[in-house]
Amino acid sequence: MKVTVVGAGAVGASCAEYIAIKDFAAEVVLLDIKEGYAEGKAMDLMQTASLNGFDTKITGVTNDYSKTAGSDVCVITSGIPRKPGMTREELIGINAGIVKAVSSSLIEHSPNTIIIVVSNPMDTMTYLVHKTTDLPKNRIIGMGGALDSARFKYRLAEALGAPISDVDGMVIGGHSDKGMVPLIEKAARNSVKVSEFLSEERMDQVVQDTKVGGATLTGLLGTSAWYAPGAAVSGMVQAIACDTKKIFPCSALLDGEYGLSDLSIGVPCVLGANGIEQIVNISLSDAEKTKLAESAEGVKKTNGLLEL
Ligand SMILES: NC(=O)c1ccc[n+]([C@@H]2O[C@H](COP(=O)([O-])OP(=O)(O)OC[C@H]3O[C@@H](n4cnc5c(N)ncnc54)[C@H](O)[C@@H]3O)[C@@H](O)[C@H]2O)c1
Ligand SMILES: O=C(O)C[C@H](O)C(=O)O
Repeated sequence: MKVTVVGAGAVGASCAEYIAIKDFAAEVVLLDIKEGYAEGKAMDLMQTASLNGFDTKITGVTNDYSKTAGSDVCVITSGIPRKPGMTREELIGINAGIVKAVSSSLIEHSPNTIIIVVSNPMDTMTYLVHKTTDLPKNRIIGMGGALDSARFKYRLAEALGAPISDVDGMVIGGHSDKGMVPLIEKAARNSVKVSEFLSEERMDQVVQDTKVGGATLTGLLGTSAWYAPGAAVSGMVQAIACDTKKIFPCSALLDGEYGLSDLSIGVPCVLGANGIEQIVNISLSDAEKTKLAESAEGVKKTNGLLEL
């Protein structure tokens, strides 16, 4: 398994590190436009190999796509992150051009690859890759829900005073401060609905804290987060590499599923060797359906800003 990660910045390097530590890929190529940057990150990471006990070979290249040839999975993290007070949507002007050019260069050298889009605004960047390349729709996947669900579980565990391993929950919808739909009615502690333990008010707080998870970290860090995003991507790459058929909420191109079409938005997906192998149609309550429809409207509005 060969994986390329474009963008050797905070998220790209974290992603490469987690993939290497999990030791399921033969090779990770880090590519960045900044001269020597990916080479430096790759060398630093390789010097952790004997300490962390992995055999994955990480190499770094400056904008040389020939070195990415034959990649099974390509992750796009290139682009600018937001600063405190900004929304992800405000990044579209710069990131759309970067994501379009990068995806085209990747496919030129790895025509059968699976692309995971991370750059923000992620659902719209994923839609852009669908619209501007010929890759089949199961091979273009946006990462957002895996991260948002991990943040949801963190907040649920905090509210419940429970270990995170005892908690289950999923976030669907757009990867935006307003558009996320944490499925609180379905969230559970060891198969018991969390409503058995938490007041309505506390559950509302968990939902709100989850939705602004990225903004909260951006406020604290001065730029957006990288550890949990990198770990979330590495989990998705592992599911593809090892053909695990695990369910992750992913930004997938919809064609009627959930009553939605012509957009990419977060829904539960089975991930395996062929990328998105199934979009899982879970039953939603009327309130959940309304929130997902509102979220889709927001994503479509941002998609409307693309020059296609
Ligand atoms: N989807 C998510 O859940 C999620 C999570 C975290 C971050 N993000 C997004 O990921 C992106 C990267 O965030 P970051 O914190 O790693 O930023 P960063 O600034 O640390 O890294 C971005 C890297 O991209 C490189 N780059 C820019 N243009 C390039 C090009 N044309 N080709 C190759 N490399 C290029 C830059 O040189 C830089 O090293 C941002 O858009 C951020 O909003 C998304
Ligand atoms: O919050 C951001 O801008 C980055 C990312 O989408 C995140 O959720 O951490």
